[in-house]
Amino acid sequence: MGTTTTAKPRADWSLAPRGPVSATAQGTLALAALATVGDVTALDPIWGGAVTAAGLLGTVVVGAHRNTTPSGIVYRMACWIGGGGWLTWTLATTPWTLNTFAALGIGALTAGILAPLGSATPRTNRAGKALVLRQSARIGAEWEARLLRVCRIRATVTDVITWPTGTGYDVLVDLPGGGITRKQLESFAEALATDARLPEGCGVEICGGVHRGAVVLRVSTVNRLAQTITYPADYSPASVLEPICWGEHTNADPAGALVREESVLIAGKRGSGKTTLLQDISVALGRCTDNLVWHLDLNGGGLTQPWIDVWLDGRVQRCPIDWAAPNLREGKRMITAGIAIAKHRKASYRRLKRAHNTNLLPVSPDLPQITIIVDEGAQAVKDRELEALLSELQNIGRNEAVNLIISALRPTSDLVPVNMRKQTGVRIQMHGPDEEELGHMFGWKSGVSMDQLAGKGTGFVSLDGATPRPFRAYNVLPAQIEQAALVIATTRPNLDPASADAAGESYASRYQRMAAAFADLDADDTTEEATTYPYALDHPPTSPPVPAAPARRLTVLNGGADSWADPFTLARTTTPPPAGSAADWPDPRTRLRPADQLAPAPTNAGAPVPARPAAPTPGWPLPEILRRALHAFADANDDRMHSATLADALGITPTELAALLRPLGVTTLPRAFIRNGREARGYAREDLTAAAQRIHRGEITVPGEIAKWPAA
Ligand SMILES: Nc1ncnc2c1ncn2[C@@H]1O[C@H](COP(=O)(O)OP(=O)(O)OP(=O)(O)O)[C@@H](O)[C@H]1O
Repeated sequence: MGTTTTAKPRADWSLAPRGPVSATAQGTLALAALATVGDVTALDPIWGGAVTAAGLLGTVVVGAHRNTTPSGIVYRMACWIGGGGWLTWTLATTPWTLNTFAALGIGALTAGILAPLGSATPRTNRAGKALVLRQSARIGAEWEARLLRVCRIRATVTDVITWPTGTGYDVLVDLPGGGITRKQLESFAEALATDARLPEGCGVEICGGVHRGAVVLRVSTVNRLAQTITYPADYSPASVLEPICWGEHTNADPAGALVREESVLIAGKRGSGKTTLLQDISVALGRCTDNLVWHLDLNGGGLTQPWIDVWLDGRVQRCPIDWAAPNLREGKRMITAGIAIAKHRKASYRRLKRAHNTNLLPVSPDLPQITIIVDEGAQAVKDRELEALLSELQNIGRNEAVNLIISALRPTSDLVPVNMRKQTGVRIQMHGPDEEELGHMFGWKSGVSMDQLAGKGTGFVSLDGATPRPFRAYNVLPAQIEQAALVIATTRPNLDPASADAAGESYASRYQRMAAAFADLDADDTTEEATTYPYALDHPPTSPPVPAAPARRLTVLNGGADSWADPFTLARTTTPPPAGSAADWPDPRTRLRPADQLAPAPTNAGAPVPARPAAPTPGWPLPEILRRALHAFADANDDRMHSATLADALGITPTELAALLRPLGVTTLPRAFIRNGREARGYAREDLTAAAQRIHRGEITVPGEIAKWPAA
């Protein structure tokens, strides 16, 4: 049987006063005892004066140290003067008269009644809830007055917290009762910032507090948004089940959102930083080992190019971006596949959801989320069919983890369908000159203003209808994307086989089309067409496993135009260059003598070229495509040629030309140039010459398909 012990309340014998009554009684008794002892020992009255003076001095010093209120200090000084005066009087005369003790009693009674004035604690706010330090109290009082002046709201500031960055502070406010809501305060944010004379670019954010009646005013005093922040070079694995981060808020909080279920809409005028933000998001999502990034960029694939180059150049085995669509036809394929996957997952993973006791598809590296990032969504929704597909995907893809992130020039219904905006939980408006864009995006009483932002790369983000918060997106440059791409190519997951099956042939053959399309985006925008690349699927074109019998065939895929000619057939019809021309490089089937291999190669195809060797020698033959291309340069008597012009000269398309030259390390120049009044991208003769030299030196192994081109 157990015993229970009950703790008895212990008597408190200490002499510490427990309240104003006991403190007054104790003080009065002590004074009477002192007067009695002084009278018996005939103490000099001067000691009474000395004790009074010491008490007064101590009151002032300790009061200042403890931040005692002025009324507290005056009360204590009055007690010392009254008590000390009485003691001095009794020492000079005698305490043993009725009047003397009556005076002591009246003094004690007065002191007891006025005791609350003597509180040693600093002044509390009106609600008496929070302790505010002197500096904070001043700021708090200012904001209480400001809220009354600007918003006609008699609110109580309960605390002021300075940000660790020193760039602002939070004002914690309790709203008064009587129907005042946080929303009402939001519309005054701009007016409050103006009244507070905040520096340019700084503002007041109205955020929720610990309960519905509590509000946090985030006041920035330094324009941190004006400082460029580069993407932190951290590409370590992450999860889509946690918020992704794309920048910083004014108080240096990470700016980001959870995108497992919510789709994202980003609007901003040209050059406001949308693509940079999408790149931030691509890095952040690419790092997630339970997420696959797909790009849909109808603006020429600029979003994807810095990611895909490392794969096209053969520096990684897997493409960091699982699927990229640079044209309408491919975009439709992609979104159709996304819908098929979402529908399939809905039906097929019921048991998995039951096993995890969740309604939401449990994503993992084996069953990754697919996030489709759409740059220039307005272009996508211009096409009715693609618009319908995107809307359907947005409607059905949430649970099944096929999500959309869309950018557009404006958040208006002409560019983003109303339903699409309404279904979007994470809304971002980038900086721009037009205040009304904020109204279109966040509603007309959001209380935010473009003045709070600091130009390109800054914007407002609203999560699930919350008050928009300003942020600065990380700046990410191509070199850093390349670094990220190299890592992400190795860490990103593969699509689960069931989803890949559901997506069908479009998904299976995407790499072929991507390689062809991105190898030369300047190709005569055959955006509606699709060709298969003559290499194995999962390998970049520069490091293909060379098949024994290369597939020299361009397959017309479903829906593609059937007018695509086989480049090899086309090439056969090309007239060979006239013998002895300036560009008459060694025939690929002839062999060089060792001495010839060491001979300096021509630096310019227009310059005299080495004589054709007299006899076949072991060495590295120059591929026909390179030989003919150099010949075309010589014919044109130019150092640079547009892709289309060069391809025309060779009787093939620019895409085919790019596919043939890229494995030899020859790509188009990064910048467009003007020829015959037209600006386009193209090739430099010196790049072809350098490739020829590298082949001669044995530094490049010419893939079988390229070496045999254009043979049947
Ligand atoms: N976060 C940022 N930090 C610093 N500079 C930025 C940032 N974002 C964008 N910029 C600057 O703004 C320029 C335009 O950015 P970006 O191409 O991302 O804009 P955009 O809205 O996509 O433009 P467009 O619609 O014309 O493609 C960039 O070249 C860069 O100089």
